[in-house]
Amino acid sequence: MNTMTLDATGYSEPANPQTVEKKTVDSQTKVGETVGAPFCDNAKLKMRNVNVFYSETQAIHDVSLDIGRNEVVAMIGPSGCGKSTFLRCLNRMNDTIDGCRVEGDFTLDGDPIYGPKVDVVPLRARVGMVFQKPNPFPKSIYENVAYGPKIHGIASRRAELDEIVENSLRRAGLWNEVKDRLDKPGTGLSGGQQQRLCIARAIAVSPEVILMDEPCSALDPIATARIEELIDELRENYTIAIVTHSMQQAARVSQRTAYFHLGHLVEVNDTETVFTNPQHELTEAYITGRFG
Ligand SMILES: Nc1ncnc2c1ncn2[C@@H]1O[C@H](COP(=O)(O)OP(=O)(O)OP(=O)(O)O)[C@@H](O)[C@H]1O
Repeated sequence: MNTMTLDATGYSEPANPQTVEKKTVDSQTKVGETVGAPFCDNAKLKMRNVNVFYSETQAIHDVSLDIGRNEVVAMIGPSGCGKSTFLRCLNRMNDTIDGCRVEGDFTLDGDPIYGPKVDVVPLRARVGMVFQKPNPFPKSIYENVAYGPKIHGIASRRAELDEIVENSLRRAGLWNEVKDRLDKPGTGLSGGQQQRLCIARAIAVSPEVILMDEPCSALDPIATARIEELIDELRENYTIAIVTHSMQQAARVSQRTAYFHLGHLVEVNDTETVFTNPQHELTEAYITGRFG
């Protein structure tokens, strides 16, 4: 691999800068220049030419990416590179941020995600989200899971709700631990249990896609392992995009990995390639711990 120059990263100059080809982020990641395989045949989500601004500051630069059906895509990169910003575009969570402007084409099974006719409430039922810090409602375990189906009109009768609550908790791997305390507060569970409760809450409205923004960063290694197993199981039924700071986690849970740098999507490839044979110098520098 060529040695590189990484301005604005703090990464050191090559030993002999005169003799090596210098590649900057901008020269490598213009439109269509993401290295690897950003598109796939069985795309569930298609994002094209995405730019995101916070007021005048551009946080995402012309990113195009597909996320396939029954696939886990991990988004990795140094702090501030835009992973969460990009993830939040996918169910319009950035709409709630003053001064945030999103440009580009986003479709979910061909349906536009942005546009005057799109109602974000059903969109967010189709594209659920699990946050970094488990955030159960201050309600019972049962109500945490039943709330979404009720407000989305998925179920109203108690028997239907009971079934959805049980199924969602089972799929989130939490049923056996909570089945005898469904009326107790969700906030009384351990951190790992709370995160599984939040996953059950997301599943309860039958989403097609689950977005996860560092879902394990507040959890201990055992709870993290349980969530990672769960992500693998959920892949059978859902499309998953996960932002993670842990390269080990990305390697364990994802089929494809997207490496972001300074708001650019530098490389997307199958996860094994990214971690064993990265095709871009910036990816290599990051995964070998030379910055990040
Ligand atoms: N609400 C906001 N208002 C203004 N700028 C923001 C806002 N949120 C993020 N940014 C900026 O956008 C850029 C991308 O931030 P983002 O949080 O998406 O990065 P990230 O890769 O997820 O970072 P981290 O790994 O630290 O969570 C950063 O420069 C950040 O400071």
